[in-house]
Amino acid sequence: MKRAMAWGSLPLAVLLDFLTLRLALLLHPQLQPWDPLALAWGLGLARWALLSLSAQAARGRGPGLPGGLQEALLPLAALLSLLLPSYVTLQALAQPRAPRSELLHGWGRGDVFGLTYGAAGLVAALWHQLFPAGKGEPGPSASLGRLLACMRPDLLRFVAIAGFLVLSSLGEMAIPYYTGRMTDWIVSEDDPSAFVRAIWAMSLITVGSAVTEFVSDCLYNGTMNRIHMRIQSRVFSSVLRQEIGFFHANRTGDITSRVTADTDAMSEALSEKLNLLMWYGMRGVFLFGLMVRVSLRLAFFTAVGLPLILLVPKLSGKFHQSLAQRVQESLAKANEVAVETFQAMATVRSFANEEGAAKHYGQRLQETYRLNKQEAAAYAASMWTNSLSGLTLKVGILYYGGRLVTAGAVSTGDLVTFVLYEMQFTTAVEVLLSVYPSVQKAVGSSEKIFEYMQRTPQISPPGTLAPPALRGHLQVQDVWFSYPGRDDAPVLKGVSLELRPGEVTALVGPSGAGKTALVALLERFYEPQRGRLLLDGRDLREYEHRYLHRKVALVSQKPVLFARSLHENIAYGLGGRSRQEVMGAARRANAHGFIARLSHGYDTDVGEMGGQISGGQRQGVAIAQALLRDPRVLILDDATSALDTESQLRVEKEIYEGPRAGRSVLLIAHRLGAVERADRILVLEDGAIREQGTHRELLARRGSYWRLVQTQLNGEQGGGSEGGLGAGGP
Ligand SMILES: Nc1ncnc2c1ncn2[C@@H]1O[C@H](COP(=O)(O)OP(=O)(O)OP(=O)(O)O)[C@@H](O)[C@H]1O
Repeated sequence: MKRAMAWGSLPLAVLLDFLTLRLALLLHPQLQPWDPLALAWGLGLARWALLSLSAQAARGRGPGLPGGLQEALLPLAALLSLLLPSYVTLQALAQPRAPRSELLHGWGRGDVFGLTYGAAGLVAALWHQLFPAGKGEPGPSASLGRLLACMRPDLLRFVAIAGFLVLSSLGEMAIPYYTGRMTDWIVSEDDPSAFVRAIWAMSLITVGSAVTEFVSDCLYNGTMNRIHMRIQSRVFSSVLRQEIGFFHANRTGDITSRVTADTDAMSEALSEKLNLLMWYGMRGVFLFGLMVRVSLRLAFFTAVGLPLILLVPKLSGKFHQSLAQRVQESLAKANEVAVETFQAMATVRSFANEEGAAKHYGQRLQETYRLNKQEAAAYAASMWTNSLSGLTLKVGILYYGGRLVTAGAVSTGDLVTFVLYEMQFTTAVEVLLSVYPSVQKAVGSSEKIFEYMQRTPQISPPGTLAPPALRGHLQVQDVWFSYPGRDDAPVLKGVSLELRPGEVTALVGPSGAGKTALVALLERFYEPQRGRLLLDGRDLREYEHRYLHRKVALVSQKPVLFARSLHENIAYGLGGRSRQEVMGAARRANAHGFIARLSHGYDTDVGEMGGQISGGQRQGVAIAQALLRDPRVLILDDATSALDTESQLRVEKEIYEGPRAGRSVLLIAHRLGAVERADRILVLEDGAIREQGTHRELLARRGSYWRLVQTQLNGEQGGGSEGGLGAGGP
């Protein structure tokens, strides 16, 4: 039904269009005072509106029309409507004295009307062949828009490039033009100095054209490099804005390749092919303009013939390509037979079927040979039609041009100039047609890049709150959380707790209880599905991003350092910090000792991911990092597990004595000895707080905490590992 409606709207549009033209023709005598040119444009624009609306209606009715044709409807509407005013304008320019109004009469006739639709039909068929509809993937127009938006800051440079391109393209036209002039001179021999003048002019213009082309190329390449850099850094920044879950859901390699390889490939394809597209596009426009100037009739003849001569080789090329593919498939099948035979050689031998196998393979080869012959013939035919169609157009132009020369409508020199222009024009159109799909592909591949660039993080945007004074009072209220994509497995089930300024709150519990998940929420890596996280009574989401992470510092289980100096690592994200400040933080984290012993001290490069220092040293550096921020809330997620006993004690001293300055501390530890002195100990089990109290209270209760302590004591006695329990034991 939809298909019928889509097809039905087209003849209706054609009929309406015809009636509009007839009406305009009828009304023409009444519209005499109007300038025929203005009338032609008025009529053209009205037709355009009418046909575009019908085209939109046909497009909107679903899969009625073949994809390529559907895409071509709007440009076709423009072509049909604006051809008449453009033609009249061009003719008015070429023959200023000719009566313009007559031109309009001709276009109202049924046969001319039929001719325009015939030509448009041909263009539609060509379009359908050259630009078949994409198979379900989104069209590149959206990406093109986004790409152009990225190019906008360089608009002025593009204007300059276009200016140089115009100059250089115009210069290129000099050779055919002066060749024509010289031909005229050779034919008439009336002005000897004209020949020399033509050579001089031609040489100077050609050199000028080469210079402008060079400048334009330099400017273009520089601009494209800037755009590449801009896109790459925007993708990188956009990736950095994403929520942590994004980095878990996507492989690091995939993310990196979008930022680097994909943008590189797109920029390369774009800068190379877009250049050709602009260059040959500009040339094509000028060449056609000059062709029109030399002879309007010959230019019209070329415009009608060109789609034909391009369509034939395209069709024959397609046939050749399909045969080439069949040859490949047939070869693959023959290979399969060979591989199968060699793999089952023992079976072939035991059945004494060597001859049968050879025959089978031979049959396959015969098939390949037959297809090969067909492919060779198709290739020759494709080459033949290629050159023949080009030749046909040239012969046609020469024949028609010859008649125009005989009739005195054009000079011999003009015909030579025209043929030279036409040859360049055909090349330009061929290059444009071959390059356009690559540009489309590059634009299409930018889709993936823009997908990252415009991805909205799945976490609420940070707020703007940044109070000058912060107490560091953190409240977790009835928080429920499950990791993205694991909705059925909540990791935190109604957790409530409070971190008070000046107090150390310890969180203990078995592996997988949800301790790190809670930390991730406090750091805003994720957001809870239910419940609230408040800092000084305000939701964490309200705080400004940098402010929050300076005030709430985390030392994670496995700190990762960057491949730079120890000084830069400790001051990471804080901008320039003096050596004294960095050293002070390192001393408090008990990391100064090992750093001072290194030959380059604080300037030592720690290697990729901090791999050139030990795990314990990394933890020391990470604690120094956090202390340098002088946070109001300090979270240590099993952050001292790899430290030696002396360092652990020093860090514990800092933790328990530091809060006197009013800091809230959340201490997560597996080594329960580290939490004995905490003001409050919370036991988290299976995503819920089971117990809370001081070390003594919890031991006296003989519940989960007591069991954890017992398990650790037994483990130590059995395994003899380090531990700090006992001092406060029952
Ligand atoms: N990125 C993730 N995606 C999905 N599930 C996760 C993810 N990280 C952890 N989990 C799961 O969430 C649960 C809680 O893990 P969490 O790391 O919070 O435990 P934990 O108490 O910190 O353990 P540990 O003491 O060993 O560090 C575990 O069952 C774990 O398998």
